[in-house]
Amino acid sequence: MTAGIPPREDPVTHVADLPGRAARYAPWPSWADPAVIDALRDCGVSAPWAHQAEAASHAYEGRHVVISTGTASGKSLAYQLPVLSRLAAGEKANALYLSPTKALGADQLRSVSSLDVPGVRAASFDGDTPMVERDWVRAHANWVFTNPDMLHRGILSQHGRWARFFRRLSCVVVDECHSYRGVFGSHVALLLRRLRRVAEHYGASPVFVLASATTASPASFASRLTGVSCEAVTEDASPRGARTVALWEPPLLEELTGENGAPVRRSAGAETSRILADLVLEGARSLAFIRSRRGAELAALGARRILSEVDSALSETVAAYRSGYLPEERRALEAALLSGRLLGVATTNALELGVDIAGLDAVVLAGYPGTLASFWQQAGRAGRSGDSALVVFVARDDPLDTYLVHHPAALLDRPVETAVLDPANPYVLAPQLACAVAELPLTLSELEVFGGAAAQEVLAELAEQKLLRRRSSGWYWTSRDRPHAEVGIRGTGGEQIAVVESDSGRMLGTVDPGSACFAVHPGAVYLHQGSSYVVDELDLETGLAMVHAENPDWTTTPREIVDIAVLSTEEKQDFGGVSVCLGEVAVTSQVVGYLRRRPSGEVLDHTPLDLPEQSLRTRAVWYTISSELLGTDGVSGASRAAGSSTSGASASSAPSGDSGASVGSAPSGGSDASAGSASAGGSGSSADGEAGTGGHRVGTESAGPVGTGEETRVSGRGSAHEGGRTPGGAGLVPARVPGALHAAEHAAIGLLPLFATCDRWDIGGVSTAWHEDTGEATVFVHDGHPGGAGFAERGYAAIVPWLVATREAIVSCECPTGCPSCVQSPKCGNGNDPLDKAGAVAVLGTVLGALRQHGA
Ligand SMILES: Nc1ncnc2c1ncn2[C@@H]1O[C@H](COP(=O)(O)OP(=O)(O)OP(=O)(O)O)[C@@H](O)[C@H]1O
Repeated sequence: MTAGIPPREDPVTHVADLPGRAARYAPWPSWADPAVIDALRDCGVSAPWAHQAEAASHAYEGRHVVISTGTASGKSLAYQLPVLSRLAAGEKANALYLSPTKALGADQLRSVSSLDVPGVRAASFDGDTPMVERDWVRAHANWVFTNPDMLHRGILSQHGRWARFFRRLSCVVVDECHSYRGVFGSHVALLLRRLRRVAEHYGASPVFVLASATTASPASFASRLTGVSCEAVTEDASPRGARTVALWEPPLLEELTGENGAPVRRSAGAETSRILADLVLEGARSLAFIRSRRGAELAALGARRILSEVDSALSETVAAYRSGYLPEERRALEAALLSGRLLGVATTNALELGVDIAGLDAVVLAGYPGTLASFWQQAGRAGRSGDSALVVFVARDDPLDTYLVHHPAALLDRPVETAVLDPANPYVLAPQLACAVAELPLTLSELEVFGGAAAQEVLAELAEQKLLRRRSSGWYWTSRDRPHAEVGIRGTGGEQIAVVESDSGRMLGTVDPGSACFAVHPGAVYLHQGSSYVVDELDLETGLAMVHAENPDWTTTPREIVDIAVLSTEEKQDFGGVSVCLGEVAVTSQVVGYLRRRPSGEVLDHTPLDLPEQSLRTRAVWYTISSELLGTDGVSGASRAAGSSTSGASASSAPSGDSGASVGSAPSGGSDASAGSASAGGSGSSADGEAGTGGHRVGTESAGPVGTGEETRVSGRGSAHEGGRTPGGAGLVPARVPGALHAAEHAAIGLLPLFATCDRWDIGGVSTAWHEDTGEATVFVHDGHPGGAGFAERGYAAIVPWLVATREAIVSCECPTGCPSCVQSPKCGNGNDPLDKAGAVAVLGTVLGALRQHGA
């Protein structure tokens, strides 16, 4: 694959061989119903693998369990066997299956139905279920397949109509539970508590069976998600072929420069097309994962173009795949790949969940998928017993990807992260408690289930708003209206902004109000299901963004001005001139214009916009550095003067979507769907807010091996600024401080997803050479969702490994003065200016020095 690439451009940074493994079987459990065993045998399952039998027995015997094993390790059997066995035996034991996407639910329903076990009446109940069928499902189904959105709006909200089903509810299956993270995860955690409460009301006490990709501490995550204590089954006994993993960094292009003259690498998408074409030429059945829908289409197109030059018939063996495809289309595609009629498929993460494709010859990942769980889930599609398979990870122009290809241990040897969620977030708790009280009066004794004191506080506020009433026996809903319809469980946004196509009047999707100004501002390119639209008008009053179909060869990046104020400091640690804090902040942002860029990064123009200010109350982690440590103490025009005259900060800001990430809550269908959020930039501060896509997670415990802390020298010509140094500390002259902090902040935002199971879209940042609330140079990284989703906490807990990785990511990049692989942000509202790469390394070195010296 590297044939034809000049040695000086060798893109392969690391190669690792992962050994294969033989299957370990267990006998069928004695309780398993013979009809179910026969049906499974007919499908090629001669005996369960050991982990399947173990998990299934936990569930059958009434112990809540999470099975957390690799891709295609047969997790479905762990819940199918106990549920089907009870139903086949004629027990009145209803089951509820929940999946994060409708498509996955449909796949699982088909798989259960195809077993054709007598006594099983399985049916789906989601947004697509026709009204006439809904009554039948409520009256007769004994296994209902649904998703959290429908459970919230269509089942719990009218549980009286489901009394028959709830009375017999004996098992709740939560599939792909690792995807319940951040704000969505926090909602689902409370939703599951509501489900338990309603089931108890009807006298049922169902067992929870959770299936998860491999994650660290699955038992504690599952327990946090469900609110009940769960056993974990993690020893994977399924067979696996040997794999070779290659890490690949596209070379810098000599002929092209990006923003502010920065060097640009060949794009991960173009590189992936080439690799995919090479694999197809070798006859290897291959899957390439691309992060955006458009990227997937383009990668397939690119590979086809390359192949058509060799043999036009070969180009027909490559296709694209993304969400929005019908189940039949998915099945046809799976069959074509398995038969070899298709050799290469470029896909979004829509093929990550719920597809029965395994044993491929090669998998290419264009860019880090956001979490290790997803990385291994995608990589796990490769590996045939007998033959060795190939996994190629192609780095995108991004600090996290750069870090990973230069620190293979962080990718290959690290325990998979735990998903982060925070069911105590008041912005999530309030609407969820309102729904809970509307479903059934809430008694004092039930308070603990919803977070105890935190819940009590929220209930008092709801009572003040006259939404509910407190009586001696508990809390009662007072309104005749149900709150459910108003509560979107994929964000914290309140009334969503509808994105509507002007010509047809068709609603394409919705966007969180907090992110509307930068996701669907006038002129913005909006992507939906692989099609591209341009926004004509955004009306925040009526909640409408009007768009028309257009496929321009540029993307848009909003510019924002952002201010951040500290509302409360909850944690603070001092490390001699450096403080690290965690607390609540108010972020005020205003989109003031947008840039149009070509895919190469070239900026076409800047258009000003007049949009209202948005405010976001959320949680942040921040560190401050004294002027003494920065080296600006006593230097004339010290840091206080280095920023702008308004809030004494540096200049730059802002979030926006990169070309691929569609912002806005997506229908519950697509697994490459996204959910919106708010974010920030900075009035006179450097700020980078980024809005939510449906992303991913970590934990300090799993962060150990990352960032060795060994000193690495700034490579390339990082000493370009040497003239601007003063002796002592970071040794920066005041003029360099804003750019140094801004660059350090960009890279820190890029690296937090390694520790906090978030996407960089879920967080924002602000840096300033002097902040009025801290009185010092400060770098803030904040959650992008109201009330926070636990990401700032993770950053605070992992401050040392996080900043070590941040520094190493910058140092690992060979560019001279900063590029998208290290300190430039694609979403910077201030055009990535000022940025001081060498200054950032000096600042981070100084901060880490202080942290270590004072025992962090
Ligand atoms: N004990 C077994 N012996 C042989 N094949 C099995 C066994 N258990 C499951 N399979 C097969 O393995 C494949 C993957 O199973 P399944 O989809 O349940 O895995 P999974 O772990 O849920 O996958 P994913 O990682 O995609 O969520 C299916 O084709 C299934 O029939």
